[in-house]
Order: sequence, then C-alpha cells, then structure tokens
Amino acid sequence: MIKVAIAGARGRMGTTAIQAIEEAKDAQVVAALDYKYDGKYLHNSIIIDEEMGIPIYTSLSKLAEECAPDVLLDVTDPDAVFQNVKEALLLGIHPVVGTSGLTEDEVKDIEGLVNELKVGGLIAPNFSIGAVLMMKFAQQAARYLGDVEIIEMHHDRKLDAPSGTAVKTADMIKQVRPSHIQGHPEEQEHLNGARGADVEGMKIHSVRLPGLLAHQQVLLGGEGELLTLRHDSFDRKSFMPGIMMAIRDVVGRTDLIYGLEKLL
Ligand SMILES: NC(=O)C1=CN([C@@H]2O[C@H](COP(=O)(O)OP(=O)(O)OC[C@H]3O[C@@H](n4cnc5c(N)ncnc54)[C@H](OP(=O)(O)O)[C@@H]3O)[C@@H](O)[C@H]2O)C=CC1
Ligand SMILES: O=C(O)C1=N[C@H](C(=O)O)C[C@H](O)C1
Repeated sequence: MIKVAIAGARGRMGTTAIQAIEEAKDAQVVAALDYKYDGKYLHNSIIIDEEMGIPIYTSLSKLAEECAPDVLLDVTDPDAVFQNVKEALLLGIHPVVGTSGLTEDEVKDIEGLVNELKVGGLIAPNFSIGAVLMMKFAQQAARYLGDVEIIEMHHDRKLDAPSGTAVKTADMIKQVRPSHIQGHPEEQEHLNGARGADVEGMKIHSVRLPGLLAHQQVLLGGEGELLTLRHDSFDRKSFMPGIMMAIRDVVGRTDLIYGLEKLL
C-alpha cells in the first residue's frame, strides 16, 4: 500500500485527489500537510476536531514521524511548493508535484537535491493525459510549422500566469525549433501586453474567466495554412489518472521526472 500525504488537501485539486486515491486499491491518504488547522482532521472536506478522517499537520517532520508517508502530493500554490518539496526530499519522501509556478532555477535546485539524496520525484505541469498528448503533438508539429502562439485559458481563481502547461509547451517546442522573431520585425505594441509573453519569439496569451476550468490552444501557422491543437479539461477528474500514474511510478525512482510525457 502506497501511503500518500497531501499538501493542499482542502483545495480544489486536493479534494478531488483524496477521492481518487481512496478509490485506488494500492494507495491511501495518511495525512494532510497544511499551514493551519494543526491537530485537526479533514473529514468529507470539512475541518473537525474529532479523530475522524485525515489528520492535519503543519510540520512535515512531525507528519513524517507519525504517519510515515511514501509520497507527498503537492497541490498548493506557487509560494508554498518549493519549500514543501525540499523538506519532503530531506525526509526521504517522494514528491509528486502538480502545483504550477515553480521557476526554472527552483526546478534545477530540486533536481540537484534529488540526485544528491537519491530520492526520486516527479513534477507534472499537467496531469491530464489529453493535455500531455496535446503538448507532444504541438512539439511534433512545430518541427514543420515553426511559428507558434499559445492561448491558455483558465478559471479566474488561478494565481499564476502563464500556466505551467503553457510554459512546458513552449519549453518542449523550443527543443525542436530555432529561436526566431515572429510577426513583423518592426511591429509595435500600442497597448502593453497586446502581443502576449515572449518565449524565444513564441507568444503566450493568458485568459482568465469565470466558467473556464483549464484549456489550451496551440496555433501553428505556415504559408496559407493554420494548424490548431486544442485541449479542454472540463472536470478536475481529468487530472486523476495522471496523478495515480505518478504516485505509483515515483516510489521506485531515484531521479527527477519533469513532465508526465516521460511516463507515457
Ligand atoms: N499539474 C496539474 O495537472 C494541475 C495543477 N494544478 C495546480 O495545482 C495547484 C492547486 O490548484 P487548486 O487546487 O485549483 O487551488 P486551490 O486554491 O483550490 O488549492 C490550494 C490549496 O493549498 C492550500 N495551501 C496554500 N499554501 C499551503 C501550504 N503552505 N501548505 C499546505 N496547503 C497550502 C490553500 O489553502 P488556502 O485555501 O487557505 O489558501 C488551498 O486550500 C495550483 O498551482 C494549480 O495551478 C491544478 C490543476 C491541475
Ligand atoms: O490552475 C489550474 O487549474 C491548472 N493549472 C495547471 C497549469 O498551470 O498548467 C494545470 C492545468 O492547466 C490546471
């Protein structure tokens, strides 16, 4: 049985992940890591005092001592994730990270620590299999259609922009297409941000609206043609098969995996 602790258990992803892990035969949620509610319990998404449901800890070392998790699933926010992952590694707990907003330097630091401690970890900017396929297809297509714009669209409660998925997509495309200026070389922005964020000439546009969950379009233009790749997550359940795949994989690892596509 794989013992999982969840940081961010009270949140939207945390709540859905608890259900998915509890439904699996080979994994169980043993504790929640939080920054408040120490000593309380999370039961059916409610914080209670009685000893029922998932115990909440504000200290990962105390949590580790009392619950001995194999994995820490982090679905918190960009300010919390780096510290949580470092502490988990130092305690010998395998981190599975869904939280977006880690910087390139932070990912490098985590990789250094993973290699030094030989405690494997996994960071997935997107756990949805469909989104991972969309990113792979975009990478494949960008070999031939090298002018790319990414439009990512999310719910308006999202803290970070651009999304981790858009950053990872641009990252994967960077590996197969030479950096170059897109659009007119003398184009001018008459309103700041009109052309979006720039990654080696690729543009990323972030949309935030109520009603949306997680959506992305990759537009690849060529002479007289346009290829549009689109993925939509309509429910957070779309991320659960990827999360379970990551939890099962990471316990046998001593390296860092960045991107679920490495497991497909
Ligand atoms: N990789 C993927 O496939 C996916 C990744 N995500 C990412 O997952 C993260 C969470 O998303 P979502 O569930 O929608 O966000 P929510 O805001 O619903 O949940 C985040 C939770 O983390 C809690 N939290 C904040 N800081 C800490 C901390 N230090 N320790 C423990 N808990 C903490 C928050 O508490 P409080 O409410 O008190 O602030 C909140 O309950 C985001 O970064 C999002 O981008 C989301 C979907 C898919
Ligand atoms: O905040 C979200 O909701 C999501 N965040 C991730 C991201 O930043 O790419 C993954 C998914 O898009 C949902």
